[in-house]
Amino acid sequence: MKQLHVDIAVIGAGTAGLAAYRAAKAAGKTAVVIEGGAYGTTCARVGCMPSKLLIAAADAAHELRHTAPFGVHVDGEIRIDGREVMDRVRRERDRFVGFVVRGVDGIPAEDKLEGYARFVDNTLLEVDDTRVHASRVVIATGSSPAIPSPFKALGDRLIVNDDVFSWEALPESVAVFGPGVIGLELGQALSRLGVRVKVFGVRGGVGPLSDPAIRDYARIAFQQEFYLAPDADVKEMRRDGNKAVLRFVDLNGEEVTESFDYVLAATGRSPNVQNLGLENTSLTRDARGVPLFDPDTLQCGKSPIFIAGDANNVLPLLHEAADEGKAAGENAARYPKVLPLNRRAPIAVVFSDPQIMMVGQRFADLNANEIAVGEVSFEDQGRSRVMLKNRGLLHVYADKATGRFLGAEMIGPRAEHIAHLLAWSYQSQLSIDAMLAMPFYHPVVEEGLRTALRDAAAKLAV
Ligand SMILES: Cc1cc2nc3c(=O)[nH]c(=O)nc-3n(C[C@H](O)[C@H](O)[C@H](O)COP(=O)(O)OP(=O)(O)OC[C@H]3O[C@@H](n4cnc5c(N)ncnc54)[C@H](O)[C@@H]3O)c2cc1C
Ligand SMILES: NC(=O)c1ccc[n+]([C@@H]2O[C@H](COP(=O)([O-])OP(=O)(O)OC[C@H]3O[C@@H](n4cnc5c(N)ncnc54)[C@H](O)[C@@H]3O)[C@@H](O)[C@H]2O)c1
Repeated sequence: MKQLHVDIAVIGAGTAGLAAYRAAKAAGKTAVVIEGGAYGTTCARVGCMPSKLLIAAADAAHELRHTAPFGVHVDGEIRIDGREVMDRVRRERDRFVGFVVRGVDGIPAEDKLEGYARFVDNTLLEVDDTRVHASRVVIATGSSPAIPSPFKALGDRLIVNDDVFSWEALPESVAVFGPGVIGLELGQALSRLGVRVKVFGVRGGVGPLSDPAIRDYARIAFQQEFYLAPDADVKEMRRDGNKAVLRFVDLNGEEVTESFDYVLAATGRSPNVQNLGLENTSLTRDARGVPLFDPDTLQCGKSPIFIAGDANNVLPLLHEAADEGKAAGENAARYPKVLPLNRRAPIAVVFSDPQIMMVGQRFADLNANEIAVGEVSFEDQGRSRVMLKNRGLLHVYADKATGRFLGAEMIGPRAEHIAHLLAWSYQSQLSIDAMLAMPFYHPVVEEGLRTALRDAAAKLAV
């Protein structure tokens, strides 16, 4: 066996792993980054970027179909060429992947190892015929779709997000399981591109929303556009020839049988920790097999092992993976002394239409007796109405004791931008009054945010 000796071994060359490797090198340590799959990161290859490309095509089609209320008519057929749609998605996706791969090409060959790593003990890894002796290790192995076992009977009719982005053309029909972030984004996009889509969930969830009023609004808004059963009763799922056949109770309470080209499992993701040989380490693991770790330092117990990005299953988002990877690399470099990372304000955006956003503390995690909830409906909001984007509801949560802004949940227009204003306010620990002292131009969607803040201020005053 070949033997390799380094200060720091990073497992996974995704967003978190590459950030960890770079931080380790910047701290003057020797390091190797080990990658078992394709270079290019989940975000660029099968995540953030191709999903937004598909959504952009879908939104273009949707806008074209909805010009008539402005007196602008598209006469004649609106034609969606599935091959061209998927060609652009894959071409642009490959461009983004190319940037990442070029970055990896710039890493010296002796710092890269291809193959799947397994722990032999805390500081010894095996990668095919190489033994890596590292005094510290960063686990940055990402996550994979979690597929409920009954789905597996569908064989190649069962797909996950990765498969969608390798399509050369659009299918006729897809049943999406899981109205979470991925299911809503991809389900709505496919529906807008003319694919027959039905979305099935469990326990009533819609996206990541925890505020019942916002969630109900979202459910109704999406149901006006495509079939969405957040608490579906699916009796049977089987494969018949080249179709997936579902027997389910529909939204009218009738049992129906319907065939689809594919079933897309968007039922959540699991951290990639199963085949890492973690049983050979001293680490204690939770029920999902994730090592217990300190979310501030990313250190697993007192060991020289750190865990960052989707692999630790805390905040599976791109910017968090980048931040955590850097912090894990820095802490691995300075081990045994470790420092807490500066976490940014929590922010999440779903690129559905209307968009969904959540900032700060979730409604479900707040004590209803201790908060004032400011509300605005976007139905009569000036700019939103001008643009015919006037669907949406925003709740802002304020601390009754201090007047501080604590969090927000929203479905509505320009939510990705309002999310940033609110996340920056949260991180700056602003009060509702301080936020109201900021400028608001006219006429803009942000005036809707001001209405919600004023509502919160009035409720704080009583
Ligand atoms: C469809 C979809 C859309 C998304 N959209 C967004 C979005 O809009 N905004 C957002 O913020 N986030 C989004 N995300 C989430 C975001 O993509 C992830 O949070 C982020 O990519 C995680 O980065 P990571 O470095 O932890 O994992 P990854 O980039 O997955 O890297 C992990 C790497 O480890 C490798 N690996 C695994 N096991 C081993 C092993 N044993 N040995 C060696 N290598 C190994 C893998 O091959 C992989 O390359 C989306 C995700 C999906 C699936
Ligand atoms: N815009 C973004 O930032 C973005 C986009 C996509 C993904 N992501 C990240 O990826 C993560 C994973 O996304 P996801 O959508 O896979 O997970 P998720 O946890 O958001 O949603 C999973 C959904 O599947 C449902 N579900 C579970 N089992 C089911 C079953 N048997 N039948 C039907 N429904 C079932 C759950 O109730 C939930 O609604 C997200 O949490 C997010 O962090 C982010």
